Amino acid sequence: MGVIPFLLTYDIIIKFIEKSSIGINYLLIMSGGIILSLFLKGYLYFQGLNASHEAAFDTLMGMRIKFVEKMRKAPLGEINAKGVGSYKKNLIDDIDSVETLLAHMIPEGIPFVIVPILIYTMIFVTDWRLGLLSLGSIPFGFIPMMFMMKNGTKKMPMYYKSAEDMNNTIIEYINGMEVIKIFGRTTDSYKRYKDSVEGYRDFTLDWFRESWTYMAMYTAVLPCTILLLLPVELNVYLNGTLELSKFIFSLMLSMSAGVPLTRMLDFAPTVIQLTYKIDQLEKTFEGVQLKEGNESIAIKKHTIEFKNVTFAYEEEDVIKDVSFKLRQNTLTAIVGESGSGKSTLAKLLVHFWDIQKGEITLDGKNINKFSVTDLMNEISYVSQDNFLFNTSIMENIKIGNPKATEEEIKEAAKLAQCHDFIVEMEEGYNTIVGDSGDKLSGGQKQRITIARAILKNSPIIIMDEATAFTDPENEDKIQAALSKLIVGKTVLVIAHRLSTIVDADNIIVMDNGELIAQGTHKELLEKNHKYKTLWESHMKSMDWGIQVEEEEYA
Ligand SMILES: Nc1ncnc2c1ncn2[C@@H]1O[C@H](COP(=O)(O)OP(=O)(O)OP(=O)(O)O)[C@@H](O)[C@H]1O
Repeated sequence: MGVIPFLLTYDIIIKFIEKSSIGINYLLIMSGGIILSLFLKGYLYFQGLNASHEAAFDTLMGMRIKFVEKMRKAPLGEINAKGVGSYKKNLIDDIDSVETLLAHMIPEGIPFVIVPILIYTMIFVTDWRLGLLSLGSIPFGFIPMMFMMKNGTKKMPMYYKSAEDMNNTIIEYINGMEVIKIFGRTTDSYKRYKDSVEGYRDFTLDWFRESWTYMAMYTAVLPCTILLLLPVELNVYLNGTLELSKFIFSLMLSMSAGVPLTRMLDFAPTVIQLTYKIDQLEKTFEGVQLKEGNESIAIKKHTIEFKNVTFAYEEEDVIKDVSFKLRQNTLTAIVGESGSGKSTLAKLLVHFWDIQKGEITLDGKNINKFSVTDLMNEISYVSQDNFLFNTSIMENIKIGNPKATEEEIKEAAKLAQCHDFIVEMEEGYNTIVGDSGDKLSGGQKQRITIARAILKNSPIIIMDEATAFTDPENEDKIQAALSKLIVGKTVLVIAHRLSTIVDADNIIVMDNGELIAQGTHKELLEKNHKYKTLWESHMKSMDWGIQVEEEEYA
């Protein structure tokens, strides 16, 4: 459509030159034709853009959904290792840039490829010598372009890495603001932040500086399609071997090719960039996935067994050939020094990672056979740092059971000892908890996560016992909430305070990733030195706590 005005104008000029009789009707039709073709060009462009944007945004939505689904199936370690900044870049920036490809490059880029091809074909058909001459500027434009693309392909991974590092540093800086202020580390943390931002700026500017020379060369040379054509053509015309009509026709066509040709090449760097980004996105899509089944398996008995389980986050094994059983409706506790592997055992049971050796079974079936969703329907995991979303308290508790009624939610909150403080708040259950729940105290947050677990009412409970909120009032309330949660369930407690698990049906003692003993509190006190030492030091710390309290009140 873009070439038609040129063709019609050419026809008018030729008629003038040939002094053919030109009627007003002819001029009106031609002018109408030019206006109509310009209008149609705009209309079709608009329609094309509209359709391509609809398709593009549907695709972006699909990619974002697929990305998060893949993330949900990835081992937690993979996600943590990549960093939030990197995911933000993938999920927001990279996927957004695919919009440029789909919504702009395809509808805008295709005419920029087709129009020059069409134009040059017409010039060749008119006179092959003119066709060759009109291509004269292309090699001069393509050579700097090739250099720029070669350099771009080399620099792209470094640019990508630099942007990812910067994103991660910015997010870490913002997340760590509290610690930075408390410890007065504003200068060094800011320096790290500034270095990464400056590093990104310097890298990008250096790259652009290198590219600008090439860009200036090809954008200046390429549109000069008449560079060789005009002088030679003029000469041929003056020699009388070229008709005037062909002279004007080829000149007009050649001039109309300049703009689409330059625009076509303008897309070339974007194509490299996008190819790289799509490649990276595909790699993330294909990243390590947890082994999981996809059929629903009926679970009759909530008995769990760790059979010779060995696991390493990285190189070194942190769980070494561990075997134990959690019988249905019993309470099993895991104790051990810090770093002995207690939390890791809990995380393996909820299938945050795949194990390297051995197997973990639920009702006699390897947990790999269940989908993560089915497995998590059976388990409530109350960890020390359960996350609260920046929404109302009601919504945060409801995560435990999206079908629960308001009454059921309040009932769970009462059992979790949080109803009273919630109703005292101005907005009650509609109070927005802030980013990660930061408008609530640590103890309040924890009780809300217990309410969530009570509402979920799953047959297996894993509790990573809190150590952080141990002021007596909170501790009593949390213990009361927990005792309501575990009634009639298969329970695994990661115990930091041994006094809370003396009645456990089975206590597992971990030491440096190994299970060194198991039994009841009484049995272990008699037969296991490590447990005895842990118990004694716990008792001492309790005495010390009481002593401090007494001194405070003396
Ligand atoms: N995400 C991780 N990546 C790499 N190593 C980890 C990771 N999480 C834990 N570890 C290592 O695994 C080992 C066991 O850690 P784990 O958190 O299971 O111990 P724990 O007994 O629960 O400790 P604590 O009582 O202090 O919570 C430790 O050496 C720890 O450094």
